[in-house]
Amino acid sequence: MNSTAVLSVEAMRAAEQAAMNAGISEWELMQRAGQGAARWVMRMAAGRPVTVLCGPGNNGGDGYVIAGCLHAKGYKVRVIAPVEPKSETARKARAAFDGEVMGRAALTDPVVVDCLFGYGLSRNAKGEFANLLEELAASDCYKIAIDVPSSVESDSGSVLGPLPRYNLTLALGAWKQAHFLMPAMASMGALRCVPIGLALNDASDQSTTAPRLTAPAADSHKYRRGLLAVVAGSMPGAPLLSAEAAMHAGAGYVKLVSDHSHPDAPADLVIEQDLDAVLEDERISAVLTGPGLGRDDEARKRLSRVLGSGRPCVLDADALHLLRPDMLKGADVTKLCLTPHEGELATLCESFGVTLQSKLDRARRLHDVTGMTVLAKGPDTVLADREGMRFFPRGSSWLSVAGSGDVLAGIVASRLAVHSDTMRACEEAVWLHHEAARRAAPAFSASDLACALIPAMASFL
Ligand SMILES: NC(=O)C1=CN([C@@H]2O[C@H](COP(=O)(O)OP(=O)(O)OC[C@H]3O[C@@H](n4cnc5c(N)ncnc54)[C@H](O)[C@@H]3O)[C@@H](O)[C@H]2O)[C@@H](O)CC1
Ligand SMILES: [K+]
Repeated sequence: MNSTAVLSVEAMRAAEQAAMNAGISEWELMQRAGQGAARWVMRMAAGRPVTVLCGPGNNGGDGYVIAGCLHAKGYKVRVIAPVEPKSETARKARAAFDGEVMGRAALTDPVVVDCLFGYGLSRNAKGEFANLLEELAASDCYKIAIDVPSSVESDSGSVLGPLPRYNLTLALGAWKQAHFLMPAMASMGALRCVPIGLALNDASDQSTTAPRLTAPAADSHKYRRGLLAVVAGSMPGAPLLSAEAAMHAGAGYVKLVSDHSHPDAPADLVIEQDLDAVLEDERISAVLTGPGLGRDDEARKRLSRVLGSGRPCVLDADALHLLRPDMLKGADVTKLCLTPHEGELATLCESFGVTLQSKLDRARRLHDVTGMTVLAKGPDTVLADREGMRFFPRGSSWLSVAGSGDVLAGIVASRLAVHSDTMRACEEAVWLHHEAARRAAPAFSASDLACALIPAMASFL
């Protein structure tokens, strides 16, 4: 079975070294990778001629193994290699391939397999490598990237050269971080992982799989299912949207704490004004604040009261701009969940002294320095928590709509009200958000998205 482990380059090299220490040679690992990838290539090529682009490292070595497998099966296959292989194992793979190898040729075959660089890409692809990648980008052939697309930096997902749009990307041995990060992720097409027998059980960073939700217990009542308070502020629309989403994501009872009149609120949403009275209710199992909270003194006071309540909390939007380290004194940070988008993540990093650049590093460090669960949302949402990083498959690009984040915060809070586990709540929420988008697509509004949560919930029961 495929592992869900997601490895940095350093962790990948360590896993491969551990396999070699256990007696599996690099040559054997390359055979497993190349043969496994070749099975996918043949499935996609279905008899059509194939060109394999081979680079100087072991990714190129994989390419020679793939070409050899295709050759042995009677495929018309040729290798284009702008340089001779440099690593010993790749040289051995090159020597073992007895088909056609060219330094340069036009990309005329209907299927092209890109093995120029894997996780060893260390600088911008230039010269003949860049020319080949540009030509590949312009071609309408079926494109398969081996391990990672050759201009993609494996740890950050940043792009160091011309980036074709691939139909299929075959991760070798384990997922790399770039498989879940933008901008790289958008170019990879379908993603599959080819196992090569690495021991990955200790990996802390994982890709997530669809959650299993459960129906309320047979003897449940509304409080036992979870009572959520959504604490509004100066603007009425956003917290109402969060509350409506929360009503469809599992909590038994959602209260909106707001001074606004909310004429459009559904009849079954309870609206109260007295924040202190609501927070004193022993039955409150989670609180959400931030959407529409505002950023003035009154908003800061409301946030402090929410944090002082000691309840599991989701902080989003304005709350993330107001949050300061001193507000967390005495708080049980393991009950707190932050749901920043890129801009809010930058603000939080400033407030908490995190100076790293990439979204992944920032989210990880923000969790490490604060202890809070950090769900850094966006087209490449990542979750940082006590057990490590969690990654998600690509969601619908139609989620880029106003109010989408308010809906997500409402879902996280609803799930938190159900079971009080911040990390699990975030994982479930991202999947529910994606599934609601899939069901509401294409051009939905945020309130359509909140409604589509009802059938989305059914997908995970
Ligand atoms: N190490 C192992 O045990 C295994 C490795 N495998 C393959 O090996 C790959 C990693 O191999 P390598 O570490 O050799 O790395 P790569 O094959 O990704 O490439 C590294 C080589 O390219 C050069 N290079 C990097 N960036 C360049 C640029 N922009 N322009 C020109 N040259 C550049 C480097 O100097 C080095 O010679 C994986 O992605 C995977 O495909 C698989 O065969 C499975 C087993
Ligand atoms: K590649």
